[in-house]
Amino acid sequence: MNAMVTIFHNITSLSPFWCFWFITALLLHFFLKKLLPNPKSSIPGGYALPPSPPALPLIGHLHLLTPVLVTSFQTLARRYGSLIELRLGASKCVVVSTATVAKEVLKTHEHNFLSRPEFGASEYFIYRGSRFVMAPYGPYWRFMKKLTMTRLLSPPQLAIAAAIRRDEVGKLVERIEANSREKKPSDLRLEFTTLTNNIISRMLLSTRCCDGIDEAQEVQDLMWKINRLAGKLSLGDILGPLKVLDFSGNGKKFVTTMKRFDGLVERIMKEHEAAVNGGRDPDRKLDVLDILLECHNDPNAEMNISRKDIKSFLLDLFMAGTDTTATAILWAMAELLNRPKSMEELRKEIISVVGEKKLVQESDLPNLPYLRAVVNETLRLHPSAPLIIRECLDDCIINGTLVKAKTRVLVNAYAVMRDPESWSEPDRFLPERFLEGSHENIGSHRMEMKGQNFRYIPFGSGKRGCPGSSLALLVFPCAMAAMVQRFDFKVDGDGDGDTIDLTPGPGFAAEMATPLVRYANPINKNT
Ligand code: HEM
Repeated sequence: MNAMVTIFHNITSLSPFWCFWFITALLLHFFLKKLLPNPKSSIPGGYALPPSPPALPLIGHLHLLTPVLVTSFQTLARRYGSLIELRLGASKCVVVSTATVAKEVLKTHEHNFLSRPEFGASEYFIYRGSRFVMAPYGPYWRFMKKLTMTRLLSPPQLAIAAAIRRDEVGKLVERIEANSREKKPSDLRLEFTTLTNNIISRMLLSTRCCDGIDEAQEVQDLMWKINRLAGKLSLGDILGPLKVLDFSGNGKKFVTTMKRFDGLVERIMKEHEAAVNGGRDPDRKLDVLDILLECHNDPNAEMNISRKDIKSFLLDLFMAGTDTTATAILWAMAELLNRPKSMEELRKEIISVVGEKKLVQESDLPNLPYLRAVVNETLRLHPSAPLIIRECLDDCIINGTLVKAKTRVLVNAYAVMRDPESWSEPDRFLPERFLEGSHENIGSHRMEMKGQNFRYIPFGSGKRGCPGSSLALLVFPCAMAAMVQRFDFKVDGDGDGDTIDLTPGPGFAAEMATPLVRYANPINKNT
């Protein structure tokens, strides 16, 4: 019961009035569902549904969950199986928790799981119908994915933006040095989010956004709000279709914030268009918005993308790319601070390969195996998007059981990547397991990074896999290397450090529950 109270508390802080409506609405939904006929299955009878823990009327399995969804799902999977069906209030889903079943969903039957369901904040998206991340598998999604992979986030486009990333990592170091000079602690979550926001703002919207400090700051503030509100609305998903009633008021706040984002991006789009009409500076490299506007104006383009599509897509990239990468750097620092030996090993490698003065460059990464191993191990233990959300198109047999059309599927990457059947000492941070020659390196780590070995899926897998993984795998190691090379982080100015609480926080993202605020003592001041 305690767990249930905590969940309800975390979902929204409801007044008694809204509590009454919440319960009434849930009851209504429950009875309406009972009255509606079930659609016919295309699979011959005889297959059981996935196993499910005993449920309570109305709330289903909510009472079995704690606010940290990924660990709750993991615990239930250990008891009831690698594919289980859960009902969370009005919302039903199946949860996948092992590599074998993840492979069935993400590879063997991939074509049947290429769409995502309407989920969380979808109801409130002012760009509804244009969303790429949540788009059903179809011509719009295919066109945008191809454009993303071949142009927007392609290797040449990433190479063009290398100077931006180098500059922003340098600025991160400067900000932390400034805090240190002023004897102030650094809030590492804030610093890493500023880093990723600035990088993505500049890559997507170019100097315009960063020329006007106010615009850059505004984008960052809006993204902060949008990401937090989207998280809260995702938890409100247990209300099913009734969430449109917006008990908490978060939906309204979300729409207002999105409209401010829309206004800001519209302004930046007009600046881009004016620059093109006035004759573009031939030395200026195209940013992502320039490429999208080119497509918008191209009468021969394979598909016509609207202004709304462009703004929606930019918002998707901000939402999918900023917090995820910042969170990964934060977890890595927390793990390293708890394991001074790994920190020392990494520092030694960086200094021996790039020296003490120069920061690690992207071109150095192939020569830094331990750094890459720390990155891989962090993403294994703390995937930034731990619940991969898909929808089943047609009735399908998975793990010998019937998964019905329209079922929401959550692949719990957190549980998959901590499964003792696939990993030795799965809960320990052991970067060495990713080094060549380690007993766990079965010669397939390269495949793993491409999402083709289903015990390691931090970026999902297949056609619907993360298109930003190459970008994340440049920003994450370089920023972390800069921190390790330049600073000693302490809980206070003189202390020897402390143990950091690595408990994951509530919600779908399972971010670090406790803030990571530390005093940074510069190791080498010659920048
Ligand atoms: C450490 C950082 C990141 C992690 C762990 C991560 C993880 C993921 C995961 C697990 C998915 C779902 C994949 C699936 O369904 O198979 C995803 C999708 C996506 N990610 Fe990332 N991501 C990261 C960074 C980024 C960045 C930097 C960008 C772009 C700027 C980005 C853009 C996207 C987009 C657009 C999708 C939706 C793709 C689709 O639906 O086709 N991500 N990401």
